[in-house]
Amino acid sequence: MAMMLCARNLTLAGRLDDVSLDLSPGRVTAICGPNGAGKSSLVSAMAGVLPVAGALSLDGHDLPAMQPRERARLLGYLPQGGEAAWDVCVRTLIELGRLPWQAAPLHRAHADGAQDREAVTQAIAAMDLDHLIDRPLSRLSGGERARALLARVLAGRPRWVLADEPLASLDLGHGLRLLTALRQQAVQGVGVCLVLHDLGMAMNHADRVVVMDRGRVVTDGAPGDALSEDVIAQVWGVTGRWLGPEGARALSL
Ligand SMILES: Nc1ncnc2c1ncn2[C@@H]1O[C@H](COP(=O)(O)OP(=O)(O)OP(=O)(O)O)[C@@H](O)[C@H]1O
Repeated sequence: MAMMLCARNLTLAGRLDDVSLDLSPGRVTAICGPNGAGKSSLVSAMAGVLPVAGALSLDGHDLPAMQPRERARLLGYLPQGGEAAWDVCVRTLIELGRLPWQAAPLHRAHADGAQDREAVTQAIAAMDLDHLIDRPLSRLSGGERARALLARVLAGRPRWVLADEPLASLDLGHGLRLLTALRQQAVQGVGVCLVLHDLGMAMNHADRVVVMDRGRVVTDGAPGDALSEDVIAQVWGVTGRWLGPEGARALSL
């Protein structure tokens, strides 16, 4: 059975107002909406980080009841503007992504075994971090740090990746690279759910777009429908026109 991520009637006063959503794996879903719409609240609730009223399940299992380690194996979460707790080097940070898979996580902080090494190596390559692996996090640029934090999530090889504005501090090339890496994950059956502010990126790279406003889902569907010019006018209060062919659209304001 597909590993569906299901949210039912998620509610948190002032932040989420009865949000229900079924997300399918193997697809890239973008969550869009203006500041304060509830995007981060929704994604952190789905990641199990923000307690809310309502129900959440993964593959039919109640998410809040799951052991944290089991949940960490299944679901990788990249918070908005994420910071690392310690000033370790990039390689160590990424190896920490393997922790949920280790038999005695408190005793073995280093990646061990062929599978761990392969997952770490792939994550380093996917985020273009080979030349930075020995650098302490405190000596990285904001975008480099963001890539390292995402590489840690990828190293855990979760079945779901939830990322809150992963493109926020990335340059154009690394932003595209990140989307390509996440698309590869989706092709391999991973569920990908991203908060995106860049509507062009959502339009061209997502399979499905969920638009939120004031704690509620306003539209949900194929990017062209969910992000129509009418919706953009209504939700963002901006008059824009989509130009260019499908898959390479740009919003002209
Ligand atoms: N810790 C908090 N306590 C109380 N209210 C909060 C808290 N964090 C956010 N909010 C409020 O909840 C609402 C939704 O916030 P949320 O961060 O989910 O929005 P968002 O869509 O992710 O916004 P942005 O695009 O600005 O990141 C906003 O009205 C915000 O002011």
